[in-house]
Amino acid sequence: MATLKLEALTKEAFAPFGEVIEIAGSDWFPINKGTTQRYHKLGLTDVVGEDCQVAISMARGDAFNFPLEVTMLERHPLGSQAFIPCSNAPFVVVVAPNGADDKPDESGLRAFWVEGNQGVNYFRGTWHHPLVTIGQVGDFIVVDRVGPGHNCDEVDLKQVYQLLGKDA
Ligand SMILES: NC(=O)N[C@@H](O)C(=O)O
Ligand code: NI
Repeated sequence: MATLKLEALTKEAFAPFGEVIEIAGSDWFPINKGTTQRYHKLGLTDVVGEDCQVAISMARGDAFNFPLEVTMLERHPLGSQAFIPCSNAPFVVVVAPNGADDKPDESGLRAFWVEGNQGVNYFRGTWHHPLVTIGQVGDFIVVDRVGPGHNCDEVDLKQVYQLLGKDA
């Protein structure tokens, strides 16, 4: 069984897979007569296909604990997908580039520890693991595509990958 090391989530490290939605380190400008800081366009939605829309939903993720096993990834070919914590729960993100066989390139698997004040916006078609909230039930705002068409490819990985802990 292979082990994946958890990386800290940064805009730069996550850039091939999506955008990081966070206030820390992000540019802002004042609005509302200076009473509000607007952190503008931290991510962009990307949806394709007939009759589709971008929807704002919420998700309540079960509490998971280490060690974790990663056995599959999914992707949404028709739309981006954002998870933004609204109960300060940390979570784990696992992503992979697409391979020549149009499946996850497991040699490029990356795992990230995501703080409860960070969100992610997966680019359309990015291979990622479903939501894994750590240590507590977590509520998230989800921004993704709704509409007709097949928008979730799931693939079992060639082997099981273990996540041992935040600093393991
Ligand atoms: N299906 C859904 O809303 N969530 C998954 O796509 C996921 O990435 O957790
Ligand atoms: Ni998803």
